[in-house]
Parts: sequence; C-alpha cells; structure tokens
Amino acid sequence: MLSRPISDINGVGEKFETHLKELGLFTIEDLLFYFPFRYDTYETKPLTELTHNEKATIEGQIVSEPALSYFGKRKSRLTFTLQVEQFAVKAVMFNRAFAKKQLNPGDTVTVTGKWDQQRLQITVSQFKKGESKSQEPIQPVYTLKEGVSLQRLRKIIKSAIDEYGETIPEILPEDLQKTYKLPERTQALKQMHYPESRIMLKHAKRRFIYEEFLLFQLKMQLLRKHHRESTTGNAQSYDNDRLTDFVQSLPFELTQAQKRSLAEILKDMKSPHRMNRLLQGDVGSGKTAVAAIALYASITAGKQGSLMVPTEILAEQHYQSLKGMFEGLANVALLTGSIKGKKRREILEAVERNEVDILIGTHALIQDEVVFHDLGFVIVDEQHRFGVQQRRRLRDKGLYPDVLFMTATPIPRTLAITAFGDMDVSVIDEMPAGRKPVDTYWVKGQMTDRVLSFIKKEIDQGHQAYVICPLIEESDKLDIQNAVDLYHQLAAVYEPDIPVGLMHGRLHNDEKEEVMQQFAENELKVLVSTTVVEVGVNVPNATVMVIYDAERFGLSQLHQLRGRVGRGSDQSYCILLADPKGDVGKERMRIMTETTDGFELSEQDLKLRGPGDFFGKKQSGMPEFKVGDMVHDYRALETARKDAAEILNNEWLDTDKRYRALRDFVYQDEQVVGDVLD
Ligand SMILES: Nc1ncnc2c1ncn2[C@@H]1O[C@H](COP(=O)(O)OP(=O)(O)OP(=O)(O)O)[C@@H](O)[C@H]1O
Repeated sequence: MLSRPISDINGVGEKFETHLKELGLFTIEDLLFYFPFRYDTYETKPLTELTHNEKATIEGQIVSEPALSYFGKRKSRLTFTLQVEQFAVKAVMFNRAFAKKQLNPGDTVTVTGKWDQQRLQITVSQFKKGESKSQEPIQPVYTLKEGVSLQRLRKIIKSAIDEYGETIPEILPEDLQKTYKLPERTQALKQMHYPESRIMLKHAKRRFIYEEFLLFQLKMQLLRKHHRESTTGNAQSYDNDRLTDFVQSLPFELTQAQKRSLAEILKDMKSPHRMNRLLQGDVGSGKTAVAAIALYASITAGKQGSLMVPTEILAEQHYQSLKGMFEGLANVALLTGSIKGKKRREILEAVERNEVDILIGTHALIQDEVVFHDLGFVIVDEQHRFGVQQRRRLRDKGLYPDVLFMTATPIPRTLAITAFGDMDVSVIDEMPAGRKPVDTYWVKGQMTDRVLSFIKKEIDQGHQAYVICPLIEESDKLDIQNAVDLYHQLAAVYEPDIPVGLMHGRLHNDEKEEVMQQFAENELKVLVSTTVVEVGVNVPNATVMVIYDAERFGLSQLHQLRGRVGRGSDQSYCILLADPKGDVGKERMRIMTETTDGFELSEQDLKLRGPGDFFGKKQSGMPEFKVGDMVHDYRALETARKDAAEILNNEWLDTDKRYRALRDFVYQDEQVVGDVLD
C-alpha cells in the first residue's frame, strides 16, 4: 500500500509529481516519512519575558492606521502601533505593501519577528489576523523546491495521513516501546507533521530517532555477523615459537594495550573466518609495531603480507624500518609509483614467485600488474584516506586474506560504532612508557622571532625541529610557494650553522626520499614542510613542532602534526602560531593547549565541526540520519547499539514472533541480504 506511487494521493497531478520526485519523493511512504528539518514555534510569551533580538511571537490590537512609505527601488515599509498588554509596540514590516489593506485599527493580529527590547519594536516576518490561540503554535519547516510550496506539501501530507495513516506498520516490538515509553508509530508520525504540543513532538522525535538508530545498528551488526559466519577465510596457523622470539627481539616491551590488540588480531588470524578489523590508537601509540608482528605471524604461516599506506614518504619509511626489523627473517620489498622499468618488473616477478614476503607500497599495490603468489594478510594504513573501491581491490588480490585497517586518527567512540559498526575494533589506548606529553603553546604571529630563537635553543641541545607551513591543499600552487618562501626565510636566519631542509608534495620522489633520509639521520636540523609529514613520519630525535597559521588546520590534523614529536623520551614542544579571528579558531587553539589525548580531542573536534566534516566530506562514507544526530543523540545511539546486539545475540529477530515486523523491515534492505561489505 505504502509503496504505491505518490500520484495515488488526491491532488497530485503529473506536474506536481515531477516536482516531488526532484525532492526524492516517489512513494506514499517517502512522503509520509519526509520529516520537517526544523520547527518554528509561535507560542506567545508576555513582553517582559522576551529577550533582546529574540524571534518572538506577540498578539495585540492595532491602534494606529498602518503607514506605508517607499524607499529605494520599489522597497516599502509598513508601520503601525500595536497595543500589547499595557504597552504600545511598534510593528515594522518590510516589502509587504499589500498588507496595508488587510490591517485596520481595531483588528487583533498575531505577529512574529525579531524583538527589539530597547525600542519596544518588532520587525515582522510573519503575521496572521486573529488571536494567537487560533494559530498553530508549532510550525514544521520542510525542505522545499520550486513548484512545491509549503501549503501544498502540507496538504498532500495531510491527505496521505488521512488515507494511509492506519496502514503504517508498527515495527518496534511492544516491550521496547514500553521500556522507552515510545509513542506508537502512526501517532508519532502524525505528530512529526502536525505537532499538537512541544512535548508530544519531543516524544515523536524520540521514537523516530531510536527507530532509525536501531535499524541502522541492526543492519550493521547483521552485516558483521554475516561476514564473520559466511565468508570463508584462511585459518593461518602461525608459528608461535618464532613469533615469541621475534617479539622478544624488539628493543622494547609491548604495552598492555599493544598486547591486547595483538592477541585479538592473532585470534582472528587463527580462526577460519576472514578478519575485518580496525586497529585504532593515538599517534605514536605503537600501532605499526603491532602491525609488524602480525605480518610476521602471517609469514610464519607461509603466507605473503602486504601493507598499503597513503603516501610515498610513509611507504619508504615503513619499508626502511620493516627491512631492519625483518633482517634475516623475511624479504621485504617496496612498490610505489616512482619505481619504474626493470626494477619494477623484477619486484613484480619476485612477488609472483613468492620471493617477497612483505610488499609495502602506496596504491600502486592495487594495480592489475601486481599478482601475489599467496596473499594472506593485508594491512591498510590510514584507511579513511583510501576509497572503498581501492580497499576492496587490494583485498581481492588474495584468496580471502585477513584484513587489518589502521588509523592514527583516534575516532571518537560515537563515530566508531556508527561508521565502523561492521568491523571489529581494537584500540591501543595507552602510550609506551617514558613518553612525556608534548608541551603545547599557542602564540600570536608577532612572537615569531621568539619562536625562532626557541628552535635554535633546542637544536643547540642536539634536537631537531619541524616547521609546518600555512597550507591546507597540497595541490595548490600558492601553498607550495608558501613553503618555498618560508624555507628561504628560515635558511636566511639559520644557515650555515643550522642546515634547513624543505619538503612538499611536488618534489620529485627521489628528492623527497633524500630529504627525509637526511632529516632522519640528523643531517638536517630544521625541516620546513607542508602537511606531507602529517601521518606516520617517525624521527624520535625531533622535539619541536612549529605550525604556522595553525588556525587554518582542523583539530585532528593539528594533533596528527603534533604527533610527529614526543616520539622519544625527551621533552617535546608544539608551538601553534595563530591569530584566529573567530571563536571556533580560538576554541581549537585552547583545546590543543589543554589536551594531548587524541580521543578526547577528537570528541571535541566532532562537537566543533559536526560529524559530516570529520573525515572530510568526500571520503566520509558516513551514514546520514534523517532524524537522529550522532553527536546530539549520542545516548540514543549507544542504547540502540546495545539493544541491537541483544536482539541478535538472542536470535529474536529470526525466531521471536514479536520481532517479525522488525525483521521484515530490516531484511527489506538489499545490503543486508546480499554479500556486500567493505
Ligand atoms: N611498547 C613500546 N615501548 C616503547 N617504544 C615503542 C613501543 N611501541 C612502539 N614504540 C616506538 O614508538 C614509536 C612510535 O611507534 P609506531 O610508529 O609503531 O606508532 P604508530 O602508532 O604507528 O604511530 P603513528 O600513528 O604516528 O604512525 C616508534 O619509534 C616505535 O619504535
């Protein structure tokens, strides 16, 4: 019934239907669930309770003849006096000359607009004749389009409710409705469109938020379960003794959090199901170390492993460090876009012949020419930088390889459970012993000279410094110019005593490699760089991170950059040079100086920016909710997640009569039925 076309509703002709389709409304169900994005309230308050500049609704009697005047090109102003309680209020209406005829002294009107406390004046945006009691106090506001006016939309929604309202199925089982005191579905739906009171609207919203989150969580968790149970994977029987020897050969003892994450990963590897796990941890918490051990486990099981990272610098760095770690134990090779010709062919052949145990690289790894002999384990670093397609292509190069995603962006729990509800998650929430939190300062641009002498002082003590240049877009020519300029400026200050290097994305790969190598070997003391060093770069001797125009970066990015220092046991410093104009910018700087905990910081970031922005718009892949808001309605989300888990654990969805309607609804989604996942 509800899936019938919208044209079945009285008053929807062909033309109107076309306009509605442009709004994404095809069926009666689409229309019924096309909820307002906002509600305006028109409840009157006594004048004395109004605050200056508030949007207010007042009711009064017109006591002066409305006066119309014109100004500019066809602009008009209509003014009249209203008697409200014992006060004379001036009402001003712009560009509504037509209203003069409708408004007469003695009339009672209800006007809504911006309230000016000092002048006892209201700038009217809406008016209605008659007392406020006769008006609807809460007005829904919908997204509209040309050809679809508010009145017309409301009219057909009303017809749809009248005609089809009773056929809307209740999908939540009674016990859940009772537990959370949720109104019944049809009733709630009516309230969403025609709210009778604030409180009834609140309950209606609560119901739909919960319903939306529960359905989402059920689908995500079903996908995960499905993935675990039905996909054949490889039970990798790794050699425990060799693995233990390897772990013991590392120059440090693993933290408890590293051990826990490793155990979770190894358990997945041993099981016949395919691993689909996210390893997250703060910058420098030792994720790469865990990943390396897991890769080694896979090798002892006779498989090949592969590590895909987002930048060439990072690929090179991982290659160098893994080569060192696996000296005499495994063959490690590097494949990036800049390795060409004969060398490339040799590497590819070696990979195919199983002479390479671990292949590290950028997205060059997913090209068709790369053929593995037996790929058993895939690690994808900074996974949100790769598109879903890219990740899938790498995974498909093996026969059901285990997949581990790593991210150094500590994802707030709120987001993790929604965005990655289909993955298992391991968290490294502990820093290696001996780390000192990075001291972070926010200074104004005019203090640059003092910052430069501070850098010198640290370098005199044998340390190194990064100076990050004001840019956001690596591809922007102007920004590269910024980096080059800053480099010349600093070279003029420091050289020849202190060698300064320059790094940016437009450098030739050989040059990049060379600069990084020189910095890693302490030949360069200061590295002026764009954000290419943002992820993963590991030079523990660097203790200073200076960020120019820090207000131009988001909190997560600042935190990533700061994570390049404080990687050894020496005290490190992060200096944010910033003159933020707006409050959000100032707030960001303040948060940075107050916390070094990446998880806390990203929660704050989420609040400042909103979830849509968190991963960058394009790659976000974040679910969009119609009624719920992940940040604001966090508790509902958490509750829904737990309830979904309980429903699935008890198999109520499949076996319990009370859950039948919910089950039908969940299984309507093709994603849940098919084997789609990434
Ligand atoms: N348990 C540990 N104890 C001491 N040092 C450790 C430990 N684990 C890793 N390290 C060292 O800490 C540094 C950071 O580790 P690693 O590169 O693995 O972190 P990461 O989480 O991958 O960092 P990022 O997110 O910045 O890429 C490295 O120099 C590494 O050798």
